[in-house]
Formats: sequence, C-alpha cells, structure tokens
Amino acid sequence: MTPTATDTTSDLIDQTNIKNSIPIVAKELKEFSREDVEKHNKQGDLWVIIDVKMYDLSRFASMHPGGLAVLINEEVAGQDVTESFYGLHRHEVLECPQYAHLQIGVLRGEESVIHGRVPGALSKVPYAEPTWLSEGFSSPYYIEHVAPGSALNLHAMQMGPGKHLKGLTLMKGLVTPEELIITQEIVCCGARGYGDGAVQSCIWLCHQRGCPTVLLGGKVIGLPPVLNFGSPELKAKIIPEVLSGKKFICLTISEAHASSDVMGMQTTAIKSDDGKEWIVNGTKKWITNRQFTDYFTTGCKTEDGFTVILISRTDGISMKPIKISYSPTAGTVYITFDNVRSQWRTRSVLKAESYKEQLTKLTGQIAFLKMYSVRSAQETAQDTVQIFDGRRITKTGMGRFIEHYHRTVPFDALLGGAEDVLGDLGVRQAMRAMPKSARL
Ligand code: HEM
Repeated sequence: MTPTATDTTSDLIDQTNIKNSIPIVAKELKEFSREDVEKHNKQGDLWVIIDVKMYDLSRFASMHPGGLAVLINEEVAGQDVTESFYGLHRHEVLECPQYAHLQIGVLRGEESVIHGRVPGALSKVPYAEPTWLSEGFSSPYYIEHVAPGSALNLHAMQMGPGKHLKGLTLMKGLVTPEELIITQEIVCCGARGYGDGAVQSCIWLCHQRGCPTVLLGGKVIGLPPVLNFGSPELKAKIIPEVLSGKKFICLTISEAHASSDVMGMQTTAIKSDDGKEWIVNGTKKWITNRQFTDYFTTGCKTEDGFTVILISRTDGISMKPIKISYSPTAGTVYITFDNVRSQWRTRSVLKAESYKEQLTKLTGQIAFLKMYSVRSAQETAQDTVQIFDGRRITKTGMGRFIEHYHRTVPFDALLGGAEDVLGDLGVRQAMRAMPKSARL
C-alpha cells in the first residue's frame, strides 16, 4: 500500500519546505515498477520499497542490525515495507551515509510523501509545535524576525528584557529591547546537556573561530546576581564582557553538604587582614560549565550570614569533572576553592530594599510554578511508558529521544531548588500572610 500523509509514523514536512534540502542520495537513480521489485525476493537478491524509494539489501541483509530473518520474510523481500520499516526505525536511519547508498532507484510515476526534518522547517504533526508557530493560529506576543548571519547581541537578549539591554542594538535593529526573547528552540535538539552547559563549550569553540553562536550556558543563572545586586564598578566590568560572549560565568551555590538548603553551605569567606579582599575556602558540587568559566558567582558563609562573592578565575581553584547520567557536555564539576581571593562582593540580597516586595509577593508563587511545571513534565514522561512501550528504555533507535527525556526529567525536581523545599516555602509564605480572620 502506498503511504499517505496520515498513515505513517514519520514526521511529514510541507513539500515547499524541502525544495532546497540536500538530496539524500546524490547518485543517479533508475526508475522501476513495483513488479520489477517483486522479482528480487530472496536472500542474495533482495530489494524493498520504502516510500517510493528502492533499496537493494542483497549484501546488507546479513549485516542488518535487526537480523537477516526479518528481511527474508515473504512479507518483506520484494515488497513495499514502508509501514513496517517506520514502525521499527527512525527516518534518520535512511539518511545515514552508510545506509543511504543502499537506495538504487525510485518508483516510476510515484511521488515521495515522506521526508526527514529540514532544519528550521515546522512540523505538520498535530501538537508538535507551539500554537503561535502553527498554521491557523496567531499570537499578539509572537513576532517573527528572520535575521540570517546577524545574530548580534543574542547573549544579552537571552537574559530577557531589562536594563542590561539599554543602548544595545539587537539583531541589527530588528528587535527592540522591550520585546521578550525566548530560547525555546534550544530544547528542540532533545539533548539537555547541550542546553544546560555544553552550549558553553560550543560558544567557546565558535568564539575561537570568530562565529558568534549563542545559546544558554551558565550565564542565565550566574549573571543575574551581578545584574541585580552588583556594585556599579562590578557591573561596568563584568556585564559587557559576559553579554558580548567574551567571558563566561557560572553559578556556584550547591555543595555536597547543601543543595536546596542553601543556608547549610560550608564554604566560607573571611576578610583579609587589610580588609580589602575576601578569602574563600570550601567546595562546590554539581556546577555546570567546567573549564570555560571565567567568573564564579559563589555563595559563601560570612560572619554576617550569607554573601554572594564573585570570584575571577585564579590560582587556588581546582575543578574535577563529575560523571552525570545525561551528558558530559553539561560540563558538571566539583570545585575546590583553596584560599582564593576576591574583591567583589555583591550586595546582600536579603537586605536590598528594592527586592523585598519581590521576595514577599513572588517567591511563593514562583516556587509553586516551578513545582507545577516539573510535575507536569514528569506526568508526561510517565505517559510515554504507555505510548512507547519498551522503547522508553532503549537509548538508540526509536527510543532515543524519549529515553533521554525520561531519564533526565527527574532532575528537574532538584535543579534550581528541590520541589519539596520550594513547596514548603510557598506554603510557609502563604501561612505567614494569612489574615487572622480567614475561616472556611
Ligand atoms: C534500508 C533498509 C534498512 C536499513 C538501513 C535498516 C537498518 C537498521 C538499523 C540501523 C537498525 C538498528 C536500530 C536503529 O538504529 O533504528 C535496525 C533494526 C531493525 N530492523 Fe532494520 N533496516 C532496514 C530495513 C528493515 C526492514 C525492511 C525490516 C523489517 C520489516 C527491518 C527490521 C528491523 C528490526 C526488527 C530491527 C530491530 C528493531 C529494534 O531493536 O527495536 N529493517 N535496522
């Protein structure tokens, strides 16, 4: 049966999107009829049809990762196997150079209906794209800007709208500082180490090659304390360097002794004898970004409580990679600060007047929002067990992305604050603000 747009598991792309895509096979292809193919139906002389393409599996069959037996089956050899093929393989298998060359021809007079994803093209699969990108939907909040080769000031835009964008020309003037920029597409690659930190190495590599690639990295968590609470001198030095992508920054808060329980940390900072510097001693764990970092936004215990100190890369800092269960590209490390000196303290967050309203009004809400988002993501992951069956646990082939998602989603309950701690915080804040007169 010839597949249609609705009866295949592969992702279908509008024909207009693929016109300029690179052909899977460059060699000249012969045309055959279905009857021609049917004659090649045994071991040693075995052809199949997938979509409208003919594959000669005569020699490959004995090397097939799924075994020879499945191919010499009478429902496979010499037949149109489109449906069964896509039930067992991802489309990308056919795009691998070592398999693409198995294609020897196409079906005479028939149009191809199955295509791989083209970078930048939108999927037609229902619910695959956010509504503001889907045909027939629109959003007053979404404006499309296409700016090839002019990815200017993207580092700064990723920090969201705010004072740090003042005076900057964004994407050669296409975007105004008031517009909200989101980084949604970064997660589409389905490899979260990349989004968490590898991006930092990617930025570094691209930077070396003079290519201004920008993605997330530790900047989005390491820079806000400087943006919000840094002294004017500190801001003037650090922010331009980081936002221009010349220097990298990471957040170093969690320790083996304390993660969500920030106040339990044991890293200390004491004043030097002349009072001009802080001397930091201690260890930090699960820190994203590895060797690319130039600045460490570091939580320390000081005699007046909890202080955030910005440490420049210097002697006395050693880093050891930690093997984590998703990807070494996140650059997760264990850091030791051994008599490391810094002059840069940021203001006390808890004492900053301008911050008090946010603390009382937003902290609880944000804590619950984070908890709710993670619970929803975990529920979705749980549903995949039913939909993907055993593939949910296979790291390659059909299960590749879903296994990765399922394996890594539990960490979200911890990252940026464990959900039980956040839930507790939200409830405590509500209880504190509860009017005495409130009754059911
Ligand atoms: C161009 C033709 C084909 C190529 C290049 C190919 C390649 C592969 C590869 C690379 C795998 C390993 C899993 C993965 O990476 O997805 C695989 C597995 C498999 N293939 Fe094929 N294959 C072809 C055709 C077929 C056909 C026609 C059938 C039967 C209808 C078949 C049945 C299987 C099975 C049963 C597995 C094991 C799946 C699993 O472990 O879940 N293959 N094949």
